[in-house]
Amino acid sequence: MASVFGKPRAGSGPPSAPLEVNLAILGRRGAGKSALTVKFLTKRFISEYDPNLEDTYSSEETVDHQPVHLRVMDTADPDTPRNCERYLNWAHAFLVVYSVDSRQSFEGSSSYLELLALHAKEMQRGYPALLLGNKLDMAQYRQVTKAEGAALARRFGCLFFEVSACLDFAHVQHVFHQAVREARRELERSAPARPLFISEDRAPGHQAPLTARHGLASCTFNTLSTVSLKEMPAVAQAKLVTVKSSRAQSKRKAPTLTLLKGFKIF
Ligand SMILES: Nc1nc2c(ncn2[C@@H]2O[C@H](COP(=O)(O)OP(=O)(O)OP(=O)(O)O)[C@@H](O)[C@H]2O)c(=O)[nH]1
Repeated sequence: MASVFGKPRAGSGPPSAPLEVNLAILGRRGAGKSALTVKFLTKRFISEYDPNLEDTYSSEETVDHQPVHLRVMDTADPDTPRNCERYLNWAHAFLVVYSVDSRQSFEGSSSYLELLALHAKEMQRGYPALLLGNKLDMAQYRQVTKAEGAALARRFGCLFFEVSACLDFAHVQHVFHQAVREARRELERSAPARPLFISEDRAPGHQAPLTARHGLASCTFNTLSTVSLKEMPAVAQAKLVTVKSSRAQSKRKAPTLTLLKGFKIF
């Protein structure tokens, strides 16, 4: 299903380079954003985490036989969307996550979808978004029916999946790859057409905006100027690393393999 969020900004490189896709994971605290991110990147489920850290990870993926350089921002808003520009101005697509056993997180996901729709309207373009009902393994404690999730997704014209970070990896991978496909579709759709010739009598001041000429989306300079380089998320490599100080190590003397946001893997 196509997204109503419309055109994303451009982000693809030259034809031979891998497609570059930025994906932001949004949702209320505890919905499982980090668990899904880690599951996708490592095939593992983790249960310990630092809820206050926000990181962006990169991963080389192959989607439909095409190489993709995927960056995933695992956001950590407090209770409601805050300083949203950091992901609104960065991502090509969004995964909005709620937990099927939490009505509150479902309501939170609705706020995020509204935020994306508002932003799309304001910027006169849009973004693919996928709605994810996580913790499907906890279905016996459901507070949100599948029909409610599907209805919310329909309202905003986005794809909908129920998933679990602690069950099948293939399904989680499918969802992330689907987000890449949605982003790619929008990138292809919004790719600026190359002019066949340039009219000689065009007045010098009548060039297309710089952003459009460089294949970027039609952000206003006002918006662009508010995004300083310092605010751009640093990219961490999605690989196992040993962390020198962590909650895990304070509890355990043995070296602990720690992944990403302070997650530990034994
Ligand atoms: N049973 C079950 N538990 C999950 C699942 N996904 C996450 N959890 C647990 O839910 C809790 C919250 O998961 P996180 O991934 O940290 O949630 P988050 O959305 O990143 O939360 P913040 O970091 O606070 O923003 C953790 O205890 C996870 O182990 C799932 O699919 N099934």
